Amino acid sequence: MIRKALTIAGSDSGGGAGIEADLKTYSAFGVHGLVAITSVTAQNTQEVRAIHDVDPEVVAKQIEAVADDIGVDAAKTGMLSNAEIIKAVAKTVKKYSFPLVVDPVMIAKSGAPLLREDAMDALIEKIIPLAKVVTPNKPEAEKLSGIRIENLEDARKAAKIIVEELGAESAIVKGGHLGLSEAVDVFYFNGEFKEYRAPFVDGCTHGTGCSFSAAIAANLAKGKELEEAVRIAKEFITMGIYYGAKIGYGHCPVNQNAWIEIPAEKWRVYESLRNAIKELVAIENLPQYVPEVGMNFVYALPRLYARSKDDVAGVKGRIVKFGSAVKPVGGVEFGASDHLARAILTYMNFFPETRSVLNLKYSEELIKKASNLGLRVSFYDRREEPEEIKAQEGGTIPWGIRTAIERINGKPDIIYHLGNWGKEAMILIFGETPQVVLRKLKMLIE
Ligand SMILES: Nc1ncnc2c1ncn2[C@@H]1O[C@H](COP(=O)(O)OP(=O)(O)OP(=O)(O)O)[C@@H](O)[C@H]1O
Ligand SMILES: Cc1ncc(COP(=O)(O)O)c(N)n1
Repeated sequence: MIRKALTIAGSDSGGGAGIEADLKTYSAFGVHGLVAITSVTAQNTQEVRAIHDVDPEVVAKQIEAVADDIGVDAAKTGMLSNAEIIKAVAKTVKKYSFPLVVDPVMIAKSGAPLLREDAMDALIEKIIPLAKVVTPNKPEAEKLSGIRIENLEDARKAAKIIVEELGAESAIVKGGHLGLSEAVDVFYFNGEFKEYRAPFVDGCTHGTGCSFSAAIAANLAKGKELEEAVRIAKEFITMGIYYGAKIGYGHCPVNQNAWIEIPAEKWRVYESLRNAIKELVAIENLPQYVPEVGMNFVYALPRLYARSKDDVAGVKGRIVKFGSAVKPVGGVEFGASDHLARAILTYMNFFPETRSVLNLKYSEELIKKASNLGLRVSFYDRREEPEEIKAQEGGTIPWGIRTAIERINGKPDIIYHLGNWGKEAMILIFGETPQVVLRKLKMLIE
């Protein structure tokens, strides 16, 4: 069985906000998305160039068409544009009993008005009283409540007014515009206040309000209690902002896919690396190439999601010589590698598709063989490391990888360094996937 959630909102041709953001959010939560388009906007990350409102009757018909046949488990409203559309939406949703999340969209992040000035009264009178929850940002909450909001205390007052005076069942005054160090949303429900907090992140915020309210609707559609739906929506939006892709020249859009893509990619990385390690340890003459400090084999998440060592999987405790064989000390884990994680993260800044690397004990013979086989080889010399980088904790490897790539002005299959006092000489083999790294390794040592 699949749950169905409806969005009654405007279309954003840039795919960042509106209907498009809502549908992506519904998909991320495994809910079937239904739409009633209120307005078509010609929009990108910088501006709204045109707005064409849909006939209010056609808006109503869209809602009826899907509600009568498919059924609606929960719905949200976004851009409603004008008073006639607002009245048509209110009249139509009243005929059904699904919970309604109202995102009182008024102005786009780029500054364009998305609700006519003369439609404010209709929004307050007709739509707000139908809401299970209203999700205004600071300026929207100010308009609805009629009070200025400067701090959390004001946000609480506004939320209470929206519920007790305007008739919504609950309200969340969002903290995206409050200028605090945390993004704090104030929730008023059943006569009680609750706060949802997340670190303020430097990311992509076009479509945050749309995606947040859609996430609440999706979770209500799945049968979650309201407070739980809001908690999940908050986690979802924080992730979506943090992992937003920097597209366009204006406000880049939230990445709703992060919610499902990260866990899915983690599983792919984990599976692929585990299989490659099984193959690796079966290579007969491998022990002689294991460095004194041990070997590791790592695989990073796709570039958009690879931000720190915790986004790189490796072998816990490394791979070591064990009698006449080699043995992984622990299992494959994210965050298990430090050195190789830094190496691959730096390499990926140049070549995002190359996500895997393995280290071998240095031998001059292997380097010669690699060149003869047509592999591209580069190196760095720790003695050339600038003093200011030496002073920086963890700076050597990124500097070295950068230096080696710049040296050949291309994409090396292999980067080696000859070591220094207390640092063992090492060969690193890079590839798009662990399987590609294994193939290069086998060419070299078999
Ligand atoms: N930079 C940020 N870091 C973390 N959370 C944020 C950030 N900006 C907004 N949020 C959160 O995102 C959600 C949406 O809030 P926001 O106030 O941005 O909505 P909005 O202004 O209605 O969005 P939109 O402009 O897309 O309509 C809230 O939970 C808010 O706390
Ligand atoms: C169709 C439509 N609906 C809603 C928004 C608000 O989103 P944002 O404030 O992030 O621009 C928008 N820009 N366009």
